[in-house]
Amino acid sequence: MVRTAVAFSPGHISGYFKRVEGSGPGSTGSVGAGVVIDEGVRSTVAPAAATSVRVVWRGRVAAGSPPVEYALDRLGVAARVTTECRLPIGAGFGLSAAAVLATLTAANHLFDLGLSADDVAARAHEAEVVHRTGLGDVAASQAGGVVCRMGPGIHAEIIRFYPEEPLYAVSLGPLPTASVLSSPEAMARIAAAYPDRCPGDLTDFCLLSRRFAQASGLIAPGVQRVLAACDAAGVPASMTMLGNGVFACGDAADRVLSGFGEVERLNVARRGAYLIEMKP
Ligand SMILES: Nc1ncnc2c1ncn2[C@@H]1O[C@H](COP(=O)(O)OP(=O)(O)OP(=O)(O)O)[C@@H](O)[C@H]1O
Ligand SMILES: CC(C)(CO)[C@@H](O)C(=O)[O-]
Repeated sequence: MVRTAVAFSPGHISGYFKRVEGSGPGSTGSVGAGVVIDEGVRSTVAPAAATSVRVVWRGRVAAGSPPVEYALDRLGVAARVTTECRLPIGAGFGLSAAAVLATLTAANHLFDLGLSADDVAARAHEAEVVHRTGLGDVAASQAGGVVCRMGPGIHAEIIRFYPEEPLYAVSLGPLPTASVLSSPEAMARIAAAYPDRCPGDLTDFCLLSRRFAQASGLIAPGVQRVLAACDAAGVPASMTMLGNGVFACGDAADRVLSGFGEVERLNVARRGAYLIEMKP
């Protein structure tokens, strides 16, 4: 039997953020607030002569993942990787970061690399920044909670709290993160819209995120329609950054969002990436 390691990383919904440019990938990232969610990516890793990645989403298979391949290359290992997720990719659930974190967590055990959790996160963060697939998702998903990141990168001061209430989300389709992160105009509008404080609770997170989304000019017409329905029902809601989707909190959120697609009920994650098992 081939030796394999399986690990999981939670995803992350970013509510508001501002890019911070550093001298290299380690000090480049974002400040902002988001929610680490109990759904994410499970990665199964086995040694191989050359690296290959299969991305499985609800039974559909796609090949290749540049950030995951890059992170394994930089470690000097080659592996056959299968990532599996239930949430849609590119919809603002931070799944690229979760895929890299889960894969590196598994590879660390599989190849006995002796990396600390910090080393794993630092390498995952570098892969995300280099590929423009995320700025703050790895920093968030290295542990759980509603997070407020006060600096860029994985060593920044991060405030976390752990509400019991769920968050609801609906996805209207993908929005490639790199297309927004590569636009200087979008980055300038985002910086001007940034609310310079941390959320006090989950409702406050939704309200601050909404103010940011509106002022940033990032909201697509489809997302605006869902937000208008949430407003009419008094449901605090905003856009999943960076995806074509909406998250909302409160008891009526599920009912309002169900008019627009399949509603995901997401709990706040209690922890970051972890090894599930080694076989044999
Ligand atoms: N589940 C996954 N497994 C492996 N690679 C992934 C996965 N999700 C995303 N990626 C990689 O990240 C790249 C960019 O994804 P993108 O940033 O659009 O998705 P995302 O991380 O789900 O979305 P977001 O960052 O908006 O939350 C994809 O082309 C793919 O290479
Ligand atoms: C840039 C981003 C919104 C992409 O998901 C996220 O990484 C963040 O909050 O920095």
